[in-house]
Amino acid sequence: MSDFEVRPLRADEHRAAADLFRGTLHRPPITDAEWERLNPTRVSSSGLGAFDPDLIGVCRSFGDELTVPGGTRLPLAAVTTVGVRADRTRRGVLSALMAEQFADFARRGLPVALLHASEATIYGRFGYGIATLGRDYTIDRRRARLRPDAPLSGEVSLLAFEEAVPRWPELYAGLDHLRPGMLTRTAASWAISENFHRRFTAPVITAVHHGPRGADGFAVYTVELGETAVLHLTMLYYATPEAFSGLWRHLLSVDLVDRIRTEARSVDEPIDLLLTDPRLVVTERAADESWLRLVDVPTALAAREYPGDPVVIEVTDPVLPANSGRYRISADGAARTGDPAGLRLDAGTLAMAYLGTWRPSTLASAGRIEVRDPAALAAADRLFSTHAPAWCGTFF
Ligand SMILES: CC(=O)SCCNC(=O)CCNC(=O)[C@H](O)C(C)(C)COP(=O)(O)OP(=O)(O)OC[C@H]1O[C@@H](n2cnc3c(N)ncnc32)[C@H](O)[C@@H]1OP(=O)(O)O
Repeated sequence: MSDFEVRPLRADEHRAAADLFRGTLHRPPITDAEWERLNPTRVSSSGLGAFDPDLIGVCRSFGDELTVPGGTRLPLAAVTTVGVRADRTRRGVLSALMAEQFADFARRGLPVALLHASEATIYGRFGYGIATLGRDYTIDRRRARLRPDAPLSGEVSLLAFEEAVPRWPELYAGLDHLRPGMLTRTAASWAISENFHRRFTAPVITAVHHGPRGADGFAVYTVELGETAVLHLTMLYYATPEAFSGLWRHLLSVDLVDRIRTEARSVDEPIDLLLTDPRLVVTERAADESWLRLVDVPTALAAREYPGDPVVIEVTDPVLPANSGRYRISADGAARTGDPAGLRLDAGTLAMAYLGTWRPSTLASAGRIEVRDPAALAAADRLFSTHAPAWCGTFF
């Protein structure tokens, strides 16, 4: 269907685009105060609209950096605000927006794009793959006790919301512990966090842990009172085991709270191991946290580290055909090659392996990788392995 046009949003169209997006999520229009914080004149972001001639679809992105295995930070397009008006869905509007957005990323030299998907069935067809996993869990606070051997030192102090918001970026940047999948975080991502937290009516508290070298972790939470009083832990970052258990010691000590609830935490977060009764940590959901698109496969492949023996893979990418081809991957890096490939996979599957979240052998066992040489599969498992499970930890 071609009776619509896709083009960059003009400055005066961004707010209507934000409202259209909110409508697609069945949420009310953006408020003046929220818009003031997200306005592209304040935080750098770009957007595309589909017009027929009314605005019927939108996708936006802002710049950030993605930490890849080995510690390199790759320029990233953080994709957000994707929606098509309900009376114009399923006629190719999103497909046209995605195609134009990839072309825009290529022009701007952004090798990777990341998003959080509202539904897991939307983005695979565009070459995105599940790149990090997250776990939602609750804890019965009244019964939970820290084990006596939990690593504890340092102090926790509390900041009120207005005092804390301007300090979040510096607290995060000071941690210097980014694992694969984490973002550097720019003004746009902090503005989104601020807007999210301003929706709570109860006070939003930031607890900062201070270790021997200063602030080394922080937690953000709010308590919803009711028949069951729930402490919603909305952000938690830490650089040391002492900061992690120190912040949890604080969270478990907050009075008048029955349950603590948190979402999209890293799957290896050792909260269960900190408690005398690990069963008090109840996993409510463990699922995709973020989706990654390798827009420029050669650049993305060359950016990460690879522990292990060489392998040649063949990548297929019908959406961005320039990525298709064979790549030799080794401890020395990754580059195109004419050598025969031991494994064949599509770009979305490569994105699933890229941050180490999925072992190539797991992907192969699900039919996602064609194995031409079993030795190459074992070698790829080693090459794509990482020291810690990838985790994004930033919602946008
Ligand atoms: C990063 C974020 O912002 S995530 C938020 C995403 N937005 C939303 O969830 C808001 C509500 N949903 C929407 O606005 C729309 O349904 C969208 C944006 C998800 C899809 O827009 P559409 O214009 O309908 O997509 P389009 O017509 O290009 O569909 C392309 C293909 O994807 C399929 N598809 C699209 N959306 C979905 C979906 N939600 N579930 C399953 N399949 C889908 C279509 O069936 C079509 O398949 P086909 O090529 O085999 O025919």
